[in-house]
Amino acid sequence: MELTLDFTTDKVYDVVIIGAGPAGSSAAIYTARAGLSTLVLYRAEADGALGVTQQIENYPGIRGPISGYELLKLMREHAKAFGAEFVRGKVIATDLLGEIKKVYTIDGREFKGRAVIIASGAMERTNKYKGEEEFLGKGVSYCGVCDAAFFKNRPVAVVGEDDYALEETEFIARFASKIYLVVPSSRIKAPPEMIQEIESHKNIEILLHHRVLEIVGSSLVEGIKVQDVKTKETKLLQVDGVFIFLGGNKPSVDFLMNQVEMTDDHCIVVNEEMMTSVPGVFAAGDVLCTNIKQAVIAAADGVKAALAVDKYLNKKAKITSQW
Ligand SMILES: Cc1cc2nc3c(=O)[nH]c(=O)nc-3n(C[C@H](O)[C@H](O)[C@H](O)COP(=O)(O)OP(=O)(O)OC[C@H]3O[C@@H](n4cnc5c(N)ncnc54)[C@H](O)[C@@H]3O)c2cc1C
Repeated sequence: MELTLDFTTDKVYDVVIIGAGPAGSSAAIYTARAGLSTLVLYRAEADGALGVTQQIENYPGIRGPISGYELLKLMREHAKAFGAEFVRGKVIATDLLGEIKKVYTIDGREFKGRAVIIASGAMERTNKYKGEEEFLGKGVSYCGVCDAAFFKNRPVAVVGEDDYALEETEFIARFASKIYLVVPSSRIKAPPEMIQEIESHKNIEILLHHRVLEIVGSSLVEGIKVQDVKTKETKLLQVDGVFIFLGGNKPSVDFLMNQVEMTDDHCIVVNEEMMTSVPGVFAAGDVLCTNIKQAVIAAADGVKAALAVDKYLNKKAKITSQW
């Protein structure tokens, strides 16, 4: 389990796809197979709605049961076989209005594309913890790669419960003297081998089924109050930093910085060809808040967006099927 952060490039891709769930991976199969240079950016390996799904048995052609992550790996391998490149990186900002679209990741890298497909799903958090905003940048962080080094030989808490949180925890463990991994649910939603790896670290203490009550401090973070959901016992963990890696059910669109039209609920608005209000920028999957959230529907959306990108870049009169 290693963060891949060394991939930088000046290349202008035909299409940059944000998200490697069923929508983004299926789009990549079609764009790459159409001969378009394709880069897929994604936040973590077993991430997104399908990535955290334990079992799926209704994806056409895959009788299952199979874990969502295993199904995702098949889709990604399929796209890679046609030449799509997959690169880890959490997208935090974009510049979409020009002819060349720019996409920025949290670790400071810039990627360029002539078209962009937004397929980042709908798993953003809606609620914040007490103290979270007050101490943001004063001990509260959402990025291990950016901030872990500030906590060298110091105790921190990580709040999270999936693959993404574990990968970040692994990275932070290179620096922190002690990590309390606070898991709000009763289990960690990640592949067993990843959980075992985290459990093998002597300086990581896992607190399963604990909810965060408050982040406390004076000018900087000094601790985090947590409660055991079963026993109701509360305790104050004395830490200098709190890293939060949790999901919710809001579309992941902060990086769009209001450049494309959205509904009041932050759902991206697209036309019948999956194009947003910005030419060359398309969207697919749960980020559209379709009323039926299913992997096969997200995948089909991704395919429609990919074919529309082909039409847009190759200035075709109409969308053509791929045979
Ligand atoms: C618990 C659960 C069970 C489910 N069970 C089923 C089922 O049995 N059958 C079924 O068909 N569907 C099921 N679904 C629904 C299905 O998983 C979703 O509809 C589908 O995964 C949506 O696909 P997507 O590609 O739009 O988004 P997601 O699968 O959510 O993928 C989003 C992608 O975007 C990336 N991303 C997000 N933000 C960023 C960012 N800032 N920078 C870079 N990358 C980013 C993520 O890393 C991920 O790769 C289930 C969903 C859940 C939550």
